Amino acid sequence: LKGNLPKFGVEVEDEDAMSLMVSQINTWNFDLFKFAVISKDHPLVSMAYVILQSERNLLRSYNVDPPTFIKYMFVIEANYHKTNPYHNATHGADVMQSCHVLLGYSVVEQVFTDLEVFAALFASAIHDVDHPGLSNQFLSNTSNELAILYNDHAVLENHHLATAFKFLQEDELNWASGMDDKQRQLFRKMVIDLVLATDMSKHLSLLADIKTTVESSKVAHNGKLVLESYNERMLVLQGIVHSCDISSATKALPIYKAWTERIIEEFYQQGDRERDLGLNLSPMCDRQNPSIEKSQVGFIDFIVLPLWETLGELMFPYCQEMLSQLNENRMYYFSRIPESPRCSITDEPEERNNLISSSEKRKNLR
Ligand SMILES: COc1ccc(C2=NN(C3CCN(c4nc(N)nc5ccccc45)CC3)C(=O)[C@@H]3CC=CC[C@H]23)cc1OC
Ligand SMILES: [Mg+2]
Ligand SMILES: [Zn+2]
Repeated sequence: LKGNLPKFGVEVEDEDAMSLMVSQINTWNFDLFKFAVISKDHPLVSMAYVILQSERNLLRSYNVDPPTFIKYMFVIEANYHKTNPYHNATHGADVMQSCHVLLGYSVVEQVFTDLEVFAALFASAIHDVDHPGLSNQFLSNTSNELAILYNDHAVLENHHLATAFKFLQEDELNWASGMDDKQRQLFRKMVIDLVLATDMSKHLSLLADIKTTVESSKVAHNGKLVLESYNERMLVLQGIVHSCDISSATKALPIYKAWTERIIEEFYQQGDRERDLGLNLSPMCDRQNPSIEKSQVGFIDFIVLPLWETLGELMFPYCQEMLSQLNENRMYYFSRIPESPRCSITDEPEERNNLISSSEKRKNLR
């Protein structure tokens, strides 16, 4: 099945522009939005082929037939919802490319086996496939069939995994047939552990476990991380994939702002449905009471910064550029948090009185 594959896995208009972008594939501020355009809206297929085949030669290492792998990735990409503002194939490609950069740092290079690296990159690529643009909470609150199927536990993450592995069962898509059984079993186990760790409800326990590992982890004299058990290695890989999944705020400001606009629009679309259904609106989902700047500062302070600080300790001296960009981006949104209260007078009488009382207060202070 050795059809001559296009150089980047997909046919592109402008090979030179594509080659120039691919030469930046190991940089943290890679512009995925531009890449999506140049790859003719196949960012995930081309990203997966360039990283796994051209950059890391992992397909050959595991006897993966490239044309079969490409056909599989086209199906995965087609099962990311193009209509999702945020959880679409460009996000999948973004997490995969970010993971590729972190796994390229010498402090972790040669620490993980090829199979572990392959599992982390593949998990990144498929980790949100068939995402409906709605949260686990919403699916449970509305008794969605997925929430019934997965008993309200990691509903989306279980669905992404089942979707990706179900396609692997189809003969003409089964690129893993060249792996031996032991490798295939271990690969599957690792991908499951990695995607389940992208469930935000696991964030605090994952962060606590990584902190424990950072304290105990010895860095050998050659500056490489020393990780003893499978669990320790998986923990660090889970931390890397999860960090890449919430890495937007560590990217160059224009890229970060673009991702923020997308996630907020996706949250607002969920909020519109919650409003129509008479449900309480989830945090950050009310387009009639926007709180974009505050939400970003809160997300950075409570979630993104603690995780990236810990990763920065583990991978020191790497990840420092991410931390400084994160602080710069925090200041951008912090400095734009609007004065409260907002001009829109609320329709709640008591709140209205509060507003008036607070403005009375302000007057008395003058
Ligand atoms: C670019 O900007 C974002 C990108 C992704 C997400 C994502 N957000 N989340 C959750 C995160 C925690 N949230 C908070 N809830 C509550 N009650 N309070 C909070 C207070 C302060 C901060 C967050 C929360 C709920 C949503 C996901 O679950 C997505 C799916 C998987 C990974 C991250 C995604 C958010 C972004 O900006 C806010
Ligand atoms: Mg997800
Ligand atoms: Zn994701």
